[in-house]
Amino acid sequence: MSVKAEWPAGVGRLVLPTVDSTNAEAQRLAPHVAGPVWILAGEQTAGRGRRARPWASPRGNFYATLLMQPKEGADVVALRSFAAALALREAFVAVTGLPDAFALKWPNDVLLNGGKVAGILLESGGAGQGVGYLAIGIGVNLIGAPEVSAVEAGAVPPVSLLAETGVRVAPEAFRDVLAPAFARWEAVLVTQGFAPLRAEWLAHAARLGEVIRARTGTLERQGVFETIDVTGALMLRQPQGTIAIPAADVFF
Ligand SMILES: O=C(O)CCCC[C@@H]1SC[C@@H]2NC(=O)N[C@@H]21
Repeated sequence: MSVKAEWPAGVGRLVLPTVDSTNAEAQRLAPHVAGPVWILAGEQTAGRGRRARPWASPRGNFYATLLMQPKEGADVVALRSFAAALALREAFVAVTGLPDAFALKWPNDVLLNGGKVAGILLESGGAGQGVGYLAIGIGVNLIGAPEVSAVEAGAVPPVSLLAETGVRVAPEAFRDVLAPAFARWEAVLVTQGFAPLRAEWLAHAARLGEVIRARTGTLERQGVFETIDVTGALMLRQPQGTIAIPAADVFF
């Protein structure tokens, strides 16, 4: 793997051999840093996924959080999950040279040959009005993936980059491709808004135009995945009409 890209100006780097969770570390660090910083860990002892699921974090895979201090309100801040997904896809394509192998699953997973290779967990907090800090946590199955039996029934199977493509990338090398890619999408979001990200995300969306199931709590709705709207919500066409779903787990 020899993909060179400039590290983004003004962005810090922190590497920890082991940590409970890079998102938890970002939360602890937030009051003490003024600018963005990538926190990378060799392993996590309490990695967390969306909806409070554990995220198995043995050495060799990628566990990182970008801690940042966004200026906008919560709605715009949340759109960074799309910037992160697009950056992840670009990083994967850069290290593998396989543009057609990767797809984006709403709201923020990256699929490789139809299996989940990466997940994103956004967390925010801070005192006062607005969003004090944003932690964009990213987990990538670089060399290994959990057993299918370890994930929710019906979820897409986890896969690793190594097993699917034969490409072996070290976590720091992957970070050095991902961080510049994220910085580019961050700049587009800040200067041009969500529209270019939305268009690019839709160009790589998994199961667009197909029947999917969206589960929110105990409510499961089936319909055609029409698009995402200008807020990033999933637009699901049902016999009664199209509904906007701001948050859900999607099953194929
Ligand atoms: O459920 C998901 O798909 C999101 C998984 C996010 C995992 C990453 S690993 C780095 C960061 N630290 C955590 O504890 N979680 C995120």
